[in-house]
Amino acid sequence: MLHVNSISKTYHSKPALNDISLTVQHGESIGIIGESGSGKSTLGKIILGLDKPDQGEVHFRGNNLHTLNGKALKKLRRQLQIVFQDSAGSLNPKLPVWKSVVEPLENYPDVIPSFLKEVRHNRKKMAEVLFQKVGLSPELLERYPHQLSGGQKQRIAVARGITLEPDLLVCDEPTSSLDVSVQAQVLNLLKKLQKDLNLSFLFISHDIAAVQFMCERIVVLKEGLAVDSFLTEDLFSQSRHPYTKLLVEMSMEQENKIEENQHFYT
Ligand SMILES: Nc1ncnc2c1ncn2[C@@H]1O[C@H](COP(=O)(O)OP(=O)(O)OP(=O)(O)O)[C@@H](O)[C@H]1O
Repeated sequence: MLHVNSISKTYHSKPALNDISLTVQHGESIGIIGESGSGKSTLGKIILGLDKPDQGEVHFRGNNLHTLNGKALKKLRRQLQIVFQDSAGSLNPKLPVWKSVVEPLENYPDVIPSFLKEVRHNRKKMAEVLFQKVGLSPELLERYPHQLSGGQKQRIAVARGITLEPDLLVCDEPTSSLDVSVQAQVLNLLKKLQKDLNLSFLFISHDIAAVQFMCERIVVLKEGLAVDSFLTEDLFSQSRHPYTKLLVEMSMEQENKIEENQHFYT
């Protein structure tokens, strides 16, 4: 479904991505890990069509994302959505949250997601269905962003991410700003939605435990290079790249999260 072919990107003569290739199949979750500045978000932005590679191509559902324009690009962009760390912060503070949740539909008046067909004539009912999908009580529909907790706001961001029934959700550090127990709830939610909606994920994170939980395959970026790529079950294999081993060690030392958090994940 998504083919990234040898993309490179340089900012101010400094390479951010160097010859990166990867493939995401329908319904598959790929994790991107690496330290700060390794190029993870740049890769996400290029895949979303928000930035252009200097070299290489991104093909999504058979179309070159960076040569399309106009209606064709808009149609394709609908299938690519994002949930990022500060998504919640970008909610309009002056709108009750239900309006923000259905806002993406304003740009796509012809799109009726399959799970909203029965309520297609009523925007608020659509928001209610979306709230249900992300485990939010309908009592929260009329609230404003500042009246919600961090976890609730991130659920709103996830709801906005699925409103247009995309094929691929790019999650860029979707739980980094949340408490550990709330992080686990949001990860469980994302996993459930992936199954229910047959979503693909490009899951970008510092948090190896989260990536391990969410993804079937992992790509490791280091200074813009993909130094390792493997099935998640092989994360602890001796054949891992030394840098991957270092990231795993650092992650375990810092928070000992991989073991400690297992009980949160259902
Ligand atoms: N718009 C931009 N202009 C200039 N340099 C940029 C831009 N976007 C990214 N960079 C640079 O590209 C490199 C990769 O950044 P990127 O944000 O992709 O890394 P990251 O792995 O996502 O980091 P983090 O985990 O801190 O978000 C960094 O050196 C960054 O400073």
